[in-house]
Parts: sequence; structure tokens; C-alpha cells
Amino acid sequence: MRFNGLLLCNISKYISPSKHRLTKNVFNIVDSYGRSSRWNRRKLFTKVSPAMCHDGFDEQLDQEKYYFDASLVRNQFPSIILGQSSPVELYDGISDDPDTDSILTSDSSMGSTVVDPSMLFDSLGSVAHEFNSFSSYEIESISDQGSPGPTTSPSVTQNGKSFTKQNKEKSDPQCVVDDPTAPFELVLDKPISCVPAISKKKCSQLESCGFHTIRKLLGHFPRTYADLQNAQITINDGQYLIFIGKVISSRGIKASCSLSFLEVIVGCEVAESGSASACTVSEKNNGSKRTIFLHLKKFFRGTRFTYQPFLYSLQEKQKAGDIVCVSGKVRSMRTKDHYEIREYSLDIIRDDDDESACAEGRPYPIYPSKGGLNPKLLGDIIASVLDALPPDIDPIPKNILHMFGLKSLRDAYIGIHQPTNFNEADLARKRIIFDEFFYLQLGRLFQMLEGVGTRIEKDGLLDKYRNPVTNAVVAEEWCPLTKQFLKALPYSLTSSQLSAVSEIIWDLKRQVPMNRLLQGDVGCGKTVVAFLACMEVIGSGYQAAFMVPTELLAIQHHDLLLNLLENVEDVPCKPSVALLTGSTPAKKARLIREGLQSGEIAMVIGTHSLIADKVEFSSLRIAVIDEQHRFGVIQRGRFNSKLYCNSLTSRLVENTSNGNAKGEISMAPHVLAMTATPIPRTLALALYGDMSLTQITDLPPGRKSIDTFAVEGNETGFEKVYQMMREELDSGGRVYIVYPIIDQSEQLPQLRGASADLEVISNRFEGISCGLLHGRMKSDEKDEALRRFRSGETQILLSTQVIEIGVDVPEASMMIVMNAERFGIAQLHQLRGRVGRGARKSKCVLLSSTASGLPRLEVLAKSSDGFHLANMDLLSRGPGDLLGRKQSGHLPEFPVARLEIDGNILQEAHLAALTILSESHNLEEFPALKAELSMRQPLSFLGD
Ligand SMILES: Nc1ncnc2c1ncn2[C@@H]1O[C@H](COP(=O)(O)OP(=O)(O)OP(=O)(O)O)[C@@H](O)[C@H]1O
Repeated sequence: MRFNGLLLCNISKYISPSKHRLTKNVFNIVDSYGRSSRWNRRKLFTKVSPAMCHDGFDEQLDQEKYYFDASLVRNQFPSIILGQSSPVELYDGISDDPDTDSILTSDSSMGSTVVDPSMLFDSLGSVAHEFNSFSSYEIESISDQGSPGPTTSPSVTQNGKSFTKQNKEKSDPQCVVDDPTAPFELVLDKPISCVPAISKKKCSQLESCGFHTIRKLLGHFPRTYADLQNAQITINDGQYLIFIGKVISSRGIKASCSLSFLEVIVGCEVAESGSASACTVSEKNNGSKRTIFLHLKKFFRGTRFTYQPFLYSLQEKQKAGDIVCVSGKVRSMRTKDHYEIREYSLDIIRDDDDESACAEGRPYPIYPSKGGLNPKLLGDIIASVLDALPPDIDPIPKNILHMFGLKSLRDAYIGIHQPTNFNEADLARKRIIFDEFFYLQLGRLFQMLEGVGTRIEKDGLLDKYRNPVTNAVVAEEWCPLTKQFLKALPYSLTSSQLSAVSEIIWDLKRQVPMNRLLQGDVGCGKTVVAFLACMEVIGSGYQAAFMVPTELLAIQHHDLLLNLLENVEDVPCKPSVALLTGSTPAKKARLIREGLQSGEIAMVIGTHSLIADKVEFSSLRIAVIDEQHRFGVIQRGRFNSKLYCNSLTSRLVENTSNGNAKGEISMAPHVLAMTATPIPRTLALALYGDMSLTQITDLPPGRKSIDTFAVEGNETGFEKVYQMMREELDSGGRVYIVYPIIDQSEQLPQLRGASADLEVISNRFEGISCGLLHGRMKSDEKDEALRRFRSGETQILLSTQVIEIGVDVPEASMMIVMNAERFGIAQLHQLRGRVGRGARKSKCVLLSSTASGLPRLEVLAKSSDGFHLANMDLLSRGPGDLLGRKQSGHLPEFPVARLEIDGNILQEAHLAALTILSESHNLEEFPALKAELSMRQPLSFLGD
């Protein structure tokens, strides 16, 4: 340690005065650091870098982080061997790899004369790259360099072929990307600086926006495509549309001393309704076209936004005459053919190239902006990268591409960034999606195979994935606590609830952690199934954790469980159940944590507070995650691993104290995730790989269908609805009124707010008590509001969407949704699921502020099938995010794929992964695939 410290102090002395005179000493020192810690080497690089006037070391340090990540990947895939030679652990401090040594010390390579530091960098880089790309390169030789001028880098071979790696600074980039034998990692994972036609300035601009590598840049897909030839023909209110048009005026206006706005008016030529003829902005008006005017408005509140220079700079961003692509939700104005768009995006597309694209009728890619980079510039840079891309960068074998009708990776990149027509863009998208799914599947299955011993067992496992089977434990074999709990329920389980519990309990009895998804439509009774699973675990002497997305739900589940446990008889002692949320007072929370750690508390229900570092369990055996899609990937992942670690450490302490080690000490808790999102069984199996799926397919008996009405929210409409409400209340029913916002807003006067409407409704329904519930209320106020509604003290509950998830008041028999057009179909289905949970016939009224919103709502009036509605929801969503990152919010996050529509590709990807692994269990025969798999870290997708 002391020696290392001394060295660090002296290193600059060695090298700074005469720069390279003592380089041999330096490299001897570097060599000795080969065996020191990563931290010390970081320090060393920092010192060497300025001393040797080499500015590449910062990047080297950046890359160091990157490699560090790669080693994490390696931990996830222990069987991935980094190349055929032993892995080169440049920064790990324990490597004795001779190749590294030879670079660092060999006289023949460095010579005893002047050494170009950039060469050192390159040499290190190439070794590091070997590490990075997990390929089998051998460093052949490092030739002496003359400086200045472009230096030749070490010659590296892969599979007998050699190529030259160029000097980092003064490279001829073409030689990297043009070399068709260069392995794909060396191209896609090359720094962006290697791309021809990208200046240093642009390069640093790109890097500061996160585009460090070619892969990153090519992965920046267009958000959507605009059809420059055909403007939209039919325009409905509230529709998300894309237009091409010409800016007529752009004005920044000061409306008051603290309010200003930008108004851009764009004129667009569209075909007359019924005319399918194409039109472009450059064409003159004729009988079949008309011009519509889009008023794009952005408001700014605050005095500082009213200054003229600010407003001027805003209005100058687009000038009259600019050809622009505008997208956003249109709202018709009073004057015919005038529309307003408030949340819009605007891209200026006028330039020579674009006009030629327009003339050719190509889809025009619209890029999402990133870090303030001009999307147009980004598009141009991507085009340069595509030009320089070698043909063979595809890790997926050709026979697989052929089998599933896929484009090659290079063609896919070209097709997605520069499609000649929409069909090509679609095919390219398919390939990109295939990759997303494929590496996820491959990673999961690969990891599963790693845990299995012999070849026969591995084949057996793959067979199991081709033909999954289910197992169950019959109720007679459940533990006494579970049986008593079942007996104490005020109803009998439906047959699919019963088989769900049996399936889950079969898993719980195994010494392998369960990873199961329980899926069932709203109100089908998933909670009680999860409770029974928890009882089975508690009955065997372990603990259970139940995590839900909202406090309201946590309280509800906690109360329900306590009520159910009260009726449980004939058990030696009833399990103690705690509630832990963000609002639990500090002292109480500490006591609960202590109880969990000591094992006194058998079950805890709570929000994400359960995954806080401080919470430790004595013997956690099951973690239930309700509405799992509501938790982010990281939260879910943390939950799994955290619980594992905590239970492990806690048990270790226990065991060292009593010396009684149990076999299952290192077992992770079983995980039961629950969702109401409809996922077809085959899709879920393919998607989750090792995650088993249990579905509840029936509803509790006696449930009546909910009568649903879509009504226009005009005066007559409201009168009608109030009348229906009155009848419902008079006959003893309870009513939810759901609002899109809490307070009335000046900017959105058409929206009704829950808080603002309380007085209106109370006045209207005199003698009937009304409650209010929204997200800004304190936890105990929310709890109280719901308690009063549940007990019947209030008969009308005015609420925001906070009730959407899980709220269960069986006596609620009517729901009115204000401004229902503002909600998604799937969301309305969830909301509607809050009524019709008891024996009483229920109604749901969807009030739309405009007549044009009614047809979409009618879909709900006609169907109560979650699957059908999820599809309709998808179709009704605009084209805006087809290639975007925005997900439905229900399913795991994929950058491009949308599970609801891309399910068939997922299944193909699943098949492809099975085919590949059947051929080579450890992927030895597919080194490129193996490397790509490691780069992608597919397991992080689902938060494992
Ligand atoms: N077998 C059954 N018979 C009668 N009622 C039942 C049965 N199972 C559950 N219930 C009741 O049905 C209602 C809905 O159950 P639960 O809240 O578990 O549904 P869920 O599937 O979690 O719904 P959501 O997705 O809306 O949260 C509850 O009031 C519950 O008591």
C-alpha cells in the first residue's frame, strides 16, 4: 500500500520534465501497477495522461467504466469465457495475462526508444477491446511508431484474418468501418469519432448527448415517419395527426405582465374529404384540395417569459415560409378549417435533400430530439454512419434470418433510418423488434441452461420450454393455516381461483424460487389467491411481503386481511401482519422493521417502502408484487435481489448464532407478480421465459355485467346523468364520480375538476353526503375518505384516477367518468372495474365533452372483454409513438417493440432462441451471438 502511494506521488516526477525520456521507467511502473488495484490504476492514468500530453486517457477512463460494466455482465453469465485465450483483465489488478504484460513491458514492442503515448493508448485499447468484445483476438505484434503522422496500431487477428486498428487521434476512419472482416463489435461499438464526415466538434456534441458509439447512434430511431406526399384527409377533434405545411406566421405575444405565448400558424394543403388524391405543399390549389390552418400555441407563465428578447428568439426559431412537419392533437376552432394544437412537436424540414425526398415520396423520418441536438443534424449524421457501415455486421446466423424472413441487420438499420417506402420501414422495424425479443429469450434460456448439469438435462429443459406443463397441490395437502384461512372466507373460491392457489402452492413447496405471474381481469379475485399463498408460507414458519403501488391499496389490503384473519379458527396463533408505507410514522416504522428482522412479524403489506435498504427480513419466503407493471424495472429488480440478500444475511446471522444451518439458506424468495393486463398465454410464456403463468379466467359467481353508456356532456346529457344518479342513490346505491383533474384550470376550461365540483354536486344532491378523494390529500385523509364511502357514511365519492388501481368497495354500484375522452380505453376498463364488484347490478356512464369523442367510448359500452379492449386501445392510439419509447405502461419496457401488436414476433424470437440453443447449448458455435448477448445485458429488461 505504502509503496503504491509513494509511486503515485513520484510518477509525475518521472515523466513530466522530459516527457518521454523516462518512459521505460514509466512502463516498468505501469507493469507493477498491473497487479495493483483498479483505484490505483485510475489514479495512475490520471497522472500519466497530462504528463504525456495525451488527451485520450479520459476516454480510457470512461472505457474503464464500460469494461467494469462488462465484468458485471460476465457475472450474470458466468459461463461466457472472454475469448479463447484467458480473459484479459486490464483493470482488475489480478490479471497475469501474458499479452497484457507483453504490451506493457516488452522491449521488442515498445523499444527502448521514444514511445508514442497514443500508441500505448491504442495498445491498451485493443487489449481492452478484446475484453470488451469477448472475442478471440490475438495480439500479433506492435510495430514501432514514428511520430508525427498517423500511427499504425497493433495488428490484430480474428479467426486467422488480420486487420489494422488505427491511431485514435489521427485515424483514417474509413479503414475501420470499411473493413468487411472487422467483427461487428468493432464496428457497432466503435466510438463515434471513427465515422467519416463527423468533425471533432460534432463528435463531442454527440458524445455529450450520450452517443458515444455507432450502436448508440444507430439505435436512435425515428419517432415516426411523415408522409410528405399525402397530407391527412379526415380530421377529427382530439385526433393525433401529422401534417406537413408552410409557416405563415410566427409570433411571440405578451398577453399580460406574467403570461406570454408563442403562436405559429401553419398552412397545410389537404385533400378534400372523399378525395384520395395526393397533394403536396408545393402544388397549387385546385378543386380537390383545401388549405387548413393550424394554430400552434405554447404558453409561458412568469414575468421572465414576457421579455421581448425571449419572445423574439422564440418566434425566430421558425420563419414564415419554412416547410415544417407538425404533429400533435388537433382541436377544431370556431372558424372553419382552423385547428389548434397545444402540445405539438415541430420539425423544420426545408432543405434541398428533403425536397427531393418529398418528391420521391419517401417516408420522412422524424427523430426525437436528444440533449438539444438538432434532429435534422442527427438525421444527417446517421446517414453518414449508414454509408460507412460494412455489409456483414449481423451476429444472427443467416439460416435463422431466412427461417423467419428477416432483413440483415445492416439493411434493417438502413430501412429504419432511410426507408424508401413504408413497407421497408415496417420490415426493418420487425428486425429490430425481433432482436429485442430474441436476445431477451436467448439470455433467459441460456442462463437456465447454465444451471443444469448434463447435456441430456439441458435438452430436457429446452423440451420443457417447447411444451410447458402445469403442476398442482390439492387443497387437502395445504398447510393447516391455509386450510383454516380458506374455511374462514365468506365465499367459496371459483374453480380457477382454486387451481391458481394449487399451482402456486406446488411451486412454494419446491426448493427452487418460484417466479410466477398471476393474471386475471379486474375484479376476478386475485388478492385472495395471493393471501392464501402467503398463508402457506407463513404456516410453514416463514415470512411474506406484499408490495402494492399505492398507499390506499396497501391500507385496503391490510384491513381486508386483518378482517379475514379474525374469522380464522383452530390455529395455534394467528400471524401478525404489519402495514408499512411512506406515511407510517418513523417510530412505528422502526418497530415494524425490527419485528421483520427478528421474525416477530410474519407478513408485511406496503408500498415501495418495502424495498428500502433498511428493511430486512428474518426469513422471507414469498414476495407478492401487486399490479407489477406499476413498478419500474429498477424497482422490481431491486425488490427481487434486495430481498434475496437480506434474507440471506439475516439467516446467516441466525445460523452462526445457533449453528443450525439449513439447506435452503441461500434460496431467493418466491416471487408472485400480479397483473390485470390481458396477456395471451402463449405470449406470456414466451415473454417471461422462466416465469410461469397462472390465469384466473372466471369471475366470482353472481357478478352481473355492468351497463355502460357513452353520453355527450352537454346540458341535456348532464340532466340525464343526474337523473340516473338520483335513481341509483334513492335505491341505496353508491356512486363514484371520476374526474381527470383536481382543480379547474384556466388553460383547460373544458375539464372538470373533482375539488371544484364538490360544491356543485353537493348542492345538486341535497341531503346526500359527498366525499372527496385525490392524490394531493394526505394519506390519512385519503384513507378516511375511502373508509366513509365504504361504510356508507358518504354515498357519492368525487375522485380522481387514484381509485383506478385495486380499490374495492363492493357496494359501489354506479360510476360516472367526467371528460372520459381524456382517458385511454384500457384505463377506463380498469376504472369501470371499481363497480360491479358486489351482487348489485351496476352502471357506468362515460361523459364525453364533445360528440366526436363518443364513438371511441362506445367500444366500452359494447364490450367488457379485457383482451378485446386492450386491442382497441392500441388501435385508437395515435401513430405518434409507434417507434417511440413510450410503452403502454402495462408490460416490460422494450425500446421499440410493443407487445400487444408484436406478440407474434416474440414467439418467433422464442423459437429462434430455442433453435440456436438446441444446436449449441453454450453458444460456443455462435461466438458473435454470444458477444452480442453479453453486450445487450438482456436480463436487465425484466428487472431480474
Ligand atoms: N370466489 C369469490 N366469490 C365471491 N367474491 C369474491 C371471490 N373472490 C373474490 N371475491 C371478491 O371480489 C372482489 C374483487 O376481488 P379482488 O379485489 O381480489 O380482485 P382483483 O382481481 O384484485 O381486482 P383488481 O384487478 O380490480 O384489483 C372482492 O370484493 C372480493 O372479496
